[in-house]
Amino acid sequence: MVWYIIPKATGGGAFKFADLFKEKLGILFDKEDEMCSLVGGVNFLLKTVPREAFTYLDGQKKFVEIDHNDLYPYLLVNIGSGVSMIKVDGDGKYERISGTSLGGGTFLGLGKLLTKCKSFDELLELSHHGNNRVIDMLVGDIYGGTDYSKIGLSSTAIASSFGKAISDGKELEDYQPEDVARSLLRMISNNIGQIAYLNALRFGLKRIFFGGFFIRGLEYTMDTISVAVHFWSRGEAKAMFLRHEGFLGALGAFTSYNDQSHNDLKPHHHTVQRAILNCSGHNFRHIPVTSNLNESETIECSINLV
Ligand SMILES: Nc1ncnc2c1ncn2[C@@H]1O[C@H](COP(=O)(O)OP(=O)(O)O)[C@@H](O)[C@H]1O
Ligand SMILES: CC(C)(COP(=O)(O)O)[C@@H](O)C(=O)NCCC(=O)O
Repeated sequence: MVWYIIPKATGGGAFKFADLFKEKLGILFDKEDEMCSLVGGVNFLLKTVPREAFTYLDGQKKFVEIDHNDLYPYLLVNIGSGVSMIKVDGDGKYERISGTSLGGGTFLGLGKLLTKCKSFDELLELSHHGNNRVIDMLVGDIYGGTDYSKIGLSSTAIASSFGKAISDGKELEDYQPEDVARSLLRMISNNIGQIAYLNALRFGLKRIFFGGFFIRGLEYTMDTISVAVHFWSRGEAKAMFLRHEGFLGALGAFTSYNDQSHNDLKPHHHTVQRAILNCSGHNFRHIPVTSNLNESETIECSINLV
């Protein structure tokens, strides 16, 4: 028996590694567009998985009821290496309206250079133990310890990320890597939250969903993004996060099989004849799919969405 597996592949790696896979393994990818897959993944999750979206503020996670009849339009902010901001108007209806190159790759790249740590997890661990006020310049540092209440800035607001390094008279080695990691995480998350809200405002979008592997359900990251959205919207808008935020593209590629409507899909036991890969420009992540062969010569896949 000969088995032909055509993996669905999305992300830059689907293009970057296509020839390598063909040459070394004889495997051809079924390439799916990255933005289309991201949107497909989020729509699938929001329509199919209960308690998928939640807000996170002041250490409180609150699940959001999604009204399927009032889901669109929304803003999807996908934080991978870079950041894409996509206005979603329906199934397959979307427009990439903005983005920023200051994303997860910036956090990891700068973090590695500045702290000498080797991995994302190490950098995060460091950031948990740091204090950003050691290196960030606060409004109070500029205004002699007081708020600048006339323009709505408290003394503890960050006036300038990493600003204290200007005149501290310190070298990089004099700072604790924990504090540097913390400032970096705060700077990137805050900036993304701000740009996201400004784009939501630009298009009159009330809902903003944040996804991408950068978030990883991390409380500090989500809290910073939420505070940024809250601050800039003067409490009018709320950032929302997704429980399966790191697998949006792969899920979208999966739901695109045979142009199946998301409504026909259930999160358990899909019989498909292919496999799924989520390919970024530099790594592969397999969506948690278990598979086994059955008598009709198909691969039975069961997505474990927990
Ligand atoms: N274990 C990890 N290894 C590497 N990066 C990670 C890890 N966990 C989270 N990240 C973050 O995720 C980002 C990549 O997100 P991802 O959604 O996979 O985007 P891309 O498709 O560009 O690879 C990294 O830049 C990093 O900030
Ligand atoms: C090129 C990308 C779509 C690739 O997606 P990623 O692998 O970063 O998830 C993304 O990195 C991006 O949107 N970067 C550019 C940001 C901008 O300046 O608009």
